Amino acid sequence: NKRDAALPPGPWNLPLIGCLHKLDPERAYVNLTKLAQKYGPIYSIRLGKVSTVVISDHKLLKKVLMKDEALGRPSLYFFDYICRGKGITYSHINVWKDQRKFISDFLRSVGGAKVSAKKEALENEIRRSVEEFVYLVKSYEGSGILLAEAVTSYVGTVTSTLFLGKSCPREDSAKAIQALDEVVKMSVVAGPINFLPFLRFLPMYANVISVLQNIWNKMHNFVNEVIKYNAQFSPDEKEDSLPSIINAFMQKKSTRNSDEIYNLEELRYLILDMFGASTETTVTSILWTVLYLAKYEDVQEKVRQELLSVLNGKTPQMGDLENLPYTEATLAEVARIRTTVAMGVPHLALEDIYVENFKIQKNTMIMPLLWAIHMNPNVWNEPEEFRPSRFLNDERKFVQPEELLPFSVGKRMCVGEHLAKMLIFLFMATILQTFKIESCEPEIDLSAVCGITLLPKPQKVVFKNIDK
Ligand code: HEM
Repeated sequence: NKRDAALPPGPWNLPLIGCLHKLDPERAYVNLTKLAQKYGPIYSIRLGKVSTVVISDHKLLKKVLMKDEALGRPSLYFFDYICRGKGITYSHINVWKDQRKFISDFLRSVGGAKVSAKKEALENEIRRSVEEFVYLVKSYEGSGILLAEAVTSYVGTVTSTLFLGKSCPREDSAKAIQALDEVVKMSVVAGPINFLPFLRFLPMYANVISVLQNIWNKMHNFVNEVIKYNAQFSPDEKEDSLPSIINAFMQKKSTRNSDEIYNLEELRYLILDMFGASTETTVTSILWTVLYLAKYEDVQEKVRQELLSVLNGKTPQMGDLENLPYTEATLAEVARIRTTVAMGVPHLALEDIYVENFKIQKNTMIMPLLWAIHMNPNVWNEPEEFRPSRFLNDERKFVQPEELLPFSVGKRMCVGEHLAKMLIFLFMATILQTFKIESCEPEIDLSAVCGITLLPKPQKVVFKNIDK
């Protein structure tokens, strides 16, 4: 009943800053979860000038994010500055519709979606990159390796092949990944500007913005060169080669005349977006998986035994996952206990939204607090405990509960879910059949720092060959 609907409850807001003083930037996801315990699964809070509704119940979140009125992205200074409403991740709704369709079709064509024609091409590409990782790890002969660098190189090789093209030299794509990493780090420093844009005039923030501008211009110039170079070639039709995103876009462009969506500037933003959205998130998820298995040796051993007995020396394929329930449960448990995108990606109410007895007013930012959903003690028994068996039923089969939402939910949920799962599973399944993962330090550190993703502290691990 629209007339009886009330605004969600919430804490008092101070003038100007609202409730920003209640949030520690590195632990905002925990602070917001505490507030949910006090104000309930849907509450209102003002962050600087941004009116926000925080949702921490999976059913409510589904109801809201399934609605077309919740498909917007809020205007936040930093993201507006980087994305300009173009591309896919942070684009305006009119651009988003076309780009989402284009990217979904593209991922299907390369074998990066659940239902894809050409599965082998991408699996082969990923396998080649895992083999490079194995080769690198072997060269360390059992001494400690800085995990983040090595995993970034593995994921980056695949994402740059997909989104920059096969011909992009390795050193160039490595530089691009490094630059993106800088942008992600800066986005954390620049965080408060999102809510109090006038801060950009303070020297500390002005400096961040100018460094950012410099890096971002270089990234755009680089992608421009990549597009020019790739556009010379016609689509490669060989069975085992990956279709190129640039060719696919050009083809689409040629079917439409004078288009504000299929132009080269849009393509540039789209490529940077895909490259950015896919690399950091997947790397972070793999880092957590490796660290949790290094810490919980018994779980690691159980996963290894399952892999060895089911695969029997065969190279893992995505289709094997359904016969590996304990492995799948372990990957799901890591995705729950260390929610990579802890505060989700914010949505915007494009119209008034009515859900249960609440009204979310037009132009309110909607924050999907995925961390709180994954840590809800009413849903998960002892949520702080790392326990893969919670995803197994009485027949020891994997069950995917509806409360597990690491990729969010609704029409704007992660478009790369399947690709991410491929990158994580094919990597872990190969590594665990060859190596035992051990900590270099006396104790693995599982504490998290929150930026755009929930990051582990940098640390070294050892990969010991199990045959020796
Ligand atoms: C484990 C790794 C990943 C995690 C945890 C993750 C998580 C997420 C989440 C939570 C969102 C926000 C959805 C929303 O707005 O409600 C998102 C959006 C997105 N992700 Fe991922 N993601 C991952 C990997 C990837 C990969 C590999 C790709 C590339 C193929 C990708 C591409 C995107 C894009 C383009 C969006 C924006 C979708 C849109 O606005 O329509 N992600 N992701």
